[in-house]
Amino acid sequence: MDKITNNPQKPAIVSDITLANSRTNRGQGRKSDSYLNIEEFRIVAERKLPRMVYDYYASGSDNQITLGENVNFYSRIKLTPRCLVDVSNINTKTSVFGIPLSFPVMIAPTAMQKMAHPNGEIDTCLAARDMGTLMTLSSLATTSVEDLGKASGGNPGWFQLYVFKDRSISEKLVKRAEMAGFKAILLTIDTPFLGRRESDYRNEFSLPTGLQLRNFTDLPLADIQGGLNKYMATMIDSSLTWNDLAWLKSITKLPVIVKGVMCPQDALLAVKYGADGIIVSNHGARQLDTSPSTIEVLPYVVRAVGGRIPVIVDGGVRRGTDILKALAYGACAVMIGRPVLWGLAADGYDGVLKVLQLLRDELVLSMALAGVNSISKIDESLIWSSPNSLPRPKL
Ligand SMILES: Cc1cc2nc3c(=O)[nH]c(=O)nc-3n(C[C@H](O)[C@H](O)[C@H](O)COP(=O)(O)O)c2cc1C
Ligand SMILES: CCCCC(=O)C(=O)O
Repeated sequence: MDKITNNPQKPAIVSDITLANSRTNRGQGRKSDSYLNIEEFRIVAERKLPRMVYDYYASGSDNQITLGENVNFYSRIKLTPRCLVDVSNINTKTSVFGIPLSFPVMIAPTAMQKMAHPNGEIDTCLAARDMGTLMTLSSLATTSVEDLGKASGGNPGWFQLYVFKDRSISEKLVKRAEMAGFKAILLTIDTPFLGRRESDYRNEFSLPTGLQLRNFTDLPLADIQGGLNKYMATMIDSSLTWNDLAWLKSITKLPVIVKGVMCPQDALLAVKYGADGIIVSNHGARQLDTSPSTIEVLPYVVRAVGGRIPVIVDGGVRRGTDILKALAYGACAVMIGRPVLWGLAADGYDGVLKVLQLLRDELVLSMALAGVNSISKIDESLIWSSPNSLPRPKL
């Protein structure tokens, strides 16, 4: 249970302006405790990271219309404050696929985290675990499934799968992930080809010296030659169809969750072809530009799925109120991508921990102000514009 108290420790005041005025303070030495929100982490990450790395992490595809929408659409959804409910104790505990979570925020797979911090995926995984949640390791990580398995004491979280043209590579990866203790496979279905992020072309993105995609150290796949788009076009199987879900399910006992559903039609196909869960995701607005924001799509997917399998959403979650909105629309949890990279870049393990703490604390406060004291009490009536909140509600 989280008690809401006034924070007795006055946080250090470090505004964007102080940061901007300080040429020497690039975030180094700043204690994670002093960050007030995710945006402050982003600002510090932008200062600390080499341009090529920051741009790769931050970018969306093409005109980045969807990138803005993922965040902005949340701000257009209104929440209903409810009063005189006992909110002296707020319980954010929940579970997803039988896995207990201290609050409904998990970490989405993001590739190549050692570009943000030397400890990369290991710090992310340990911070997630210490906050009572979990992270998803990307197939294209700079830490191998085995190393993360060891570092986490055999409980590394979930594993994200890309299906390679050489199917045996993916098959082996799934087996290795099972052996290392991963608890679910997230099949990314929105990337037959990589979206075009112009800054990666401008910066001629390549993996910094000394880093490799550690799941493939014995294969040419370990290095990115000729840019990200060429790499993905050469390696990824763009002929994958819904029928291949049966193949994946036949080679693993782990739940298979499809990541990248963006319409009710695909949600129905996911159910039909046996997916164990759905992630409503537009890949952080890095694939089809001008596709809708994910929070816009979520209620349609939830309605189509009708409770048959869990629905998770990612993209643009930056505030506790965003989490509340996603849950009100029927998601069982949200995932975050970039906020974790900003935390990692700013302060490694401590930074990721603080990012998660900030979101948890914001969620607790917004639940209290919306008059809900447990996750199971969150429903669509919290959304101001929903048909359930008619101007003259029945009591
Ligand atoms: C730098 C970066 C790398 C990513 N790498 C992967 C990946 O390897 N596999 C994958 O399925 N999704 C990947 N994604 C998408 C994320 O899993 C997630 O859908 C997205 O980041 C959520 O949006 P947010 O960053 O606004 O929270 C990546 C996203 C970013 C920003
Ligand atoms: C070659 C890395 C691609 C990882 C990815 O999914 C992304 O950047 O969005």
